[in-house]
Amino acid sequence: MSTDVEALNNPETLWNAETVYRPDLFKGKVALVSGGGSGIGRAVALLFARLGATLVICGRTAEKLEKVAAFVRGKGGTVLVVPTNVREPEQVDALYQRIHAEFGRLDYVVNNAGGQFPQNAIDYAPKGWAAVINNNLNGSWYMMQRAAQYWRDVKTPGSIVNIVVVTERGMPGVAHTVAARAGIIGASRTVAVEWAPLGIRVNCVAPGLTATEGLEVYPPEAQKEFPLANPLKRPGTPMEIAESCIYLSASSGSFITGEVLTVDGGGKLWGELWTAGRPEYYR
Ligand SMILES: CCCCC/C=C/C(=O)SCCNC(=O)CCNC(=O)[C@H](O)C(C)(C)COP(=O)(O)OP(=O)(O)OC[C@H]1O[C@@H](n2cnc3c(N)ncnc32)[C@H](O)[C@@H]1OP(=O)(O)O
Ligand SMILES: NC(=O)C1=CN([C@@H]2O[C@H](COP(=O)(O)OP(=O)(O)OC[C@H]3O[C@@H](n4cnc5c(N)ncnc54)[C@H](OP(=O)(O)O)[C@@H]3O)[C@@H](O)[C@H]2O)C=CC1
Repeated sequence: MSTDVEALNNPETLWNAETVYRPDLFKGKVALVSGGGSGIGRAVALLFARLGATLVICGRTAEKLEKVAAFVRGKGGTVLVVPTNVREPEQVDALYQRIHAEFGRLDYVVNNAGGQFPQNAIDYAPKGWAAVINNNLNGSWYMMQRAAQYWRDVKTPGSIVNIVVVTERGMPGVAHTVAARAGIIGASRTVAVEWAPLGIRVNCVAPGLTATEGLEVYPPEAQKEFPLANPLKRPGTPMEIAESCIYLSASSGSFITGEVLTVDGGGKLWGELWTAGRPEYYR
């Protein structure tokens, strides 16, 4: 792929990138972004901070989070780093308690932490299937359920955006993650109704192929064909995904709940994504 992944993920570039949103959009608000230390999560976190939000970022690796936090603090922003494994409900609970202790409020959650490995489904080991389900279905669920409990208890409204994948046509090589994310989409549609009386909106963003360092886990033969993923013949940028998360979180999304916003350059309509390489049969 000829796309300059490093440049598109550079914090300074992201901070200065053009945005349609006004600088003080989130003044006085608190936003939590999981997986905020890299890729899409970092782009979302930086955009929230740029637009005036107090930022909370979590993920498993403290160093990555601290780097993002140092950058935002250097720009005058306020950031809380809480290293958290979203697969561990006790850690998720501690995260929300910490946010309440520090700021006494929370307004937005972007539930972005996740990942998988490419392999033909027929070869998945039970441990591999379980790891991906645990990360992307259970972990995402713990994060969204705990957010809802928080807002119910403090009696304030809130918005959740779950980052998923495009599930409509499946995705060869990552059946485990498609299964997990379809579960989150189904749960989101369901709780969008259950939690509406609490003033909680729940939506999903489904990015298509997006230029982040996370793509390095895909084999070179798969990467070579990435431009065939959609009619625009390019990967999306982390900034494009970040702006869609802001759209759903801010008042622009106030009448939207239970929805999946697909941001994939039309990949749902045309394109192929063989994440573990194209099998001979389909050549
Ligand atoms: C191409 C476009 C696709 C569009 C859709 C999505 C794109 C993206 O999401 S981009 C990138 C996002 N980031 C990542 O995916 C991060 C990288 N992935 C991971 O960190 C892992 O996949 C993880 C989620 C499985 C990590 O969980 P963890 O519990 O740490 O897993 P372990 O490394 O301990 O492995 C557990 C178990 O899983 C099996 N396994 C892991 N890696 C592979 C592999 N490369 N191939 C086959 N099987 C794998 C294996 O069974 C492991 O057990 P052991 O063999 O005992 O280690
Ligand atoms: N890039 C793409 O083409 C697409 C990406 N996505 C999804 O978007 C999200 C972000 O991916 P992307 O930015 O590309 O890749 P990254 O690998 O850069 O981002 C994944 C982030 O999630 C964090 N994370 C993973 N597992 C856990 C966990 N158990 N607990 C807490 N944090 C965790 C990682 O941090 P750490 O390892 O330190 O915990 C990392 O910061 C993922 O859910 C991904 O599957 C969806 C469609 C397409």
